[in-house]
Amino acid sequence: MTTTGVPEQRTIPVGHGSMPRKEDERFVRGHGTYVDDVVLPGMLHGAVLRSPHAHARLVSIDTSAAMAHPKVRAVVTGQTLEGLNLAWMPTLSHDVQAVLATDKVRFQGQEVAFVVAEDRYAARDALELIDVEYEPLPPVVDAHRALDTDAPVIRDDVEGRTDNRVFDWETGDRAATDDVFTRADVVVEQDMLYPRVHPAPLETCGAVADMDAVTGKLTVWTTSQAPHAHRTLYALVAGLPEHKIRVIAPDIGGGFGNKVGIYPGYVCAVVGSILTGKPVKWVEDRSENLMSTSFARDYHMHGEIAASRDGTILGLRVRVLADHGAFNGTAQPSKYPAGFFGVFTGSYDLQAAHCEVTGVYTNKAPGGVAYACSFRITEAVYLVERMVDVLAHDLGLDPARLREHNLLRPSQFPYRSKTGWEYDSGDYPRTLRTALELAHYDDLRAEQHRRRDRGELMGIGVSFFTEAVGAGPRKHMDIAGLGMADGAELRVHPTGKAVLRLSVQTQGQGHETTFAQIVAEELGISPADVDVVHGDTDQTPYGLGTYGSRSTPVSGAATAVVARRVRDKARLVASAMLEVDPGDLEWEKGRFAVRGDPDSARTIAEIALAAHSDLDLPEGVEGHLDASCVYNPPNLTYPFGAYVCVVDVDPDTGQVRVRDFVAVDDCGVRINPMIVEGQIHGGLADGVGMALMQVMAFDEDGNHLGGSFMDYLLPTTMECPSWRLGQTVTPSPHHPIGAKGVGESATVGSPAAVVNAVVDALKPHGVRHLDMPLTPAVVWRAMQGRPLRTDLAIT
Ligand code: PCD
Ligand SMILES: [Cu+]
Repeated sequence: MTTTGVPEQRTIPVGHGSMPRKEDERFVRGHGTYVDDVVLPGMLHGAVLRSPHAHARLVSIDTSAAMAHPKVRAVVTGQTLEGLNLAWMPTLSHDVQAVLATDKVRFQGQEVAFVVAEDRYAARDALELIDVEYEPLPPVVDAHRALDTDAPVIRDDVEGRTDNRVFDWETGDRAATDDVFTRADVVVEQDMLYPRVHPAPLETCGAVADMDAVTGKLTVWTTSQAPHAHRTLYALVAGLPEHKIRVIAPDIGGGFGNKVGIYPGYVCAVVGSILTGKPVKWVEDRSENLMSTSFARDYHMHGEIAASRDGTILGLRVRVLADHGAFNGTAQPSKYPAGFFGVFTGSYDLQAAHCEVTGVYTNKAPGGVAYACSFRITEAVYLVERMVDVLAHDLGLDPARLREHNLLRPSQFPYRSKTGWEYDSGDYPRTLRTALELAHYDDLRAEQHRRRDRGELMGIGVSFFTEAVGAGPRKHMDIAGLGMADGAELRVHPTGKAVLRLSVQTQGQGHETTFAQIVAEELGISPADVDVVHGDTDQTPYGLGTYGSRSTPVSGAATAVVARRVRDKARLVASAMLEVDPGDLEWEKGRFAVRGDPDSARTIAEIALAAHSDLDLPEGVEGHLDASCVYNPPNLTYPFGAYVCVVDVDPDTGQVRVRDFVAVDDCGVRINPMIVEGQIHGGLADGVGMALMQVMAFDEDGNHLGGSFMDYLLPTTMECPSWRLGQTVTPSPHHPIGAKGVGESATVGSPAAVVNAVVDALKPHGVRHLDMPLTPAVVWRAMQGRPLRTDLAIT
């Protein structure tokens, strides 16, 4: 294990390391409580009427027949909302989004009306009784078309707007990069698309809103990855005081970025409850989730690499057209309209880099959420890892050796990238070596050689990634104006049992276990004795929630800090108990003892009881054993990893089979290695899904072609090999326990490995690049020399 010499850092003891998840006792017995399990007395049910058109003017809406339905209690339209000043809501990216359409509909599936009825079926039936007259307008489906001067203007709600441009953003040094490119022996370029994909969590989005007319308090049970941020936004939108709003995120059936934003349906449920005086439940179905809640990616990229003839990478130049859909609803720190795409220089030591990103509106659902990507790092990693393979292809070099040659060296850390990011720690060559050894890379190349002679298509793909997770230093990072720091509160009860209150929100990652483990490690008590409370704004300290793999880097650090504060306080109490100077006490294995007298040891439980007793407490200790903290991370953490993917392609059908996949991740100190491995397994499956099966495609009219799991495919064990994992451990030097985030790593790193493997397999057919997803049709057409565009049903 590498240690970067931070004295406070220790690893979590193995005994607690891979402990089974505490929350699983409830999940495997079917005792989880999800939003749809919430049932309140007198509760009504809401349903959303959605636009069949991608782009149309709203001429009229007649709700009278729906209102006449015997079970209908209310029908809400954009007009109703205009009266309440709620027709538009702010997005997380300083844009506005229609809650219910008033002037136009701008994507297929957009929310047009909301029915509240006595049961879910009646609400859905009544949707069909609403009569909407639309005047269809030409839709903009292709991101490139959006910039044409004669393209229809989608956002004519914004005064003075005459085009579909959302933003222009650049990073890096243009002049220095151009200079490197003019001097380079070799320049290779490639267009590539990271298609629009969907987080597709098992549980769809929903809310139960309960406005108590007597107390004026609004309670919202909701699928939220960020309960506190949601509450602040509700307060701002509805003009309600924050303490009169309680957001509860109960068990969440997967988030993957899909539950970061606030959707119109949530706001409609709140309005429904205000209008009817009853609790209102709204839960979307699968098609609604796939069509209208946040998509991810949709980056049209052009990459160029400048290199010397021996394969030394000198510079990287990138242009991106980012399709943001009809409203700019991406979730990422305000300063970064293209998320952390600026990390596109990846894991390599180069001289200069520059990138330009232009965001455009199209007639598609809004989103651009960080679906397991820490704000567009997935796109950045995919780009650079494909480009390195294209370079290897053109120079006739081995892609693994080319990476080895260009990787950052351990002595370069902390490393300041050419676009201004400070990578905290890393030993990249060792991680790549470990992966290549595990995969038996040289043997694989020999096997590939033999198979190629027999006409078989076997491919080996390598990828190396660096992620930047744990947003963020609040000075540089905020979402919707809220600084990205998170609170933690820890209280040890008189009997030595503890309760930890967190602002982050687990969606299946196992926080109830891992955060208890951090406290256990710091205080020497059992994780079973630490209860983790989260997901309820009335019960937890403020913070920005869980996404961008920030819980461990930010709240994990907050937890260690708060536990150390409790320990410091315990030292003072113990000094009073033992009548010695605090400096004469030693902390070992969860106890304080007088130096040289182990028999005098007092455990945290004994100290906690004393802190609540009639003991004379020393100066500065008011009694009780608790502490709180707000953690503002000094930097992001930079996990990294090396992946090797082996595929076989059926030459007759184009079907790709992933035969083997080796993943060596370095996320610093692992709190619970078993959970970390589970996170990696999930992310690798995500990567295989995106690389081989998934795209949210549209036809020329803007019809969404992936509205069910029959069309939008999820990977199962059938498509996945038995993952083979390895690890290296390079602690983060600034994190109190040396941990880095890991939740998104495998989703970030794996698509490039799979695509690189398939393109490698198709080398005998002269294929140099192919856009995801590499479905049998795409692969087969490529073998015929007729590439197929995957994001539009236009060939
Ligand atoms: N070093 C280390 C790290 C980590 N860990 C662990 O692992 C986990 C994770 O973590 P992180 O990395 O910190 O992360 P978080 O924050 O917690 O989470 C988040 C993530 O997570 C992941 N994973 C998962 N899983 C599950 N089951 N589910 C879900 O939903 C999910 N999602 C996904 C996503 S997408 Mo975004 O939202 O898109 O941005 S972001 C994300 C947790 O439990 C922890 O504690 C450990 O142990 N160690
Ligand atoms: Cu992400």
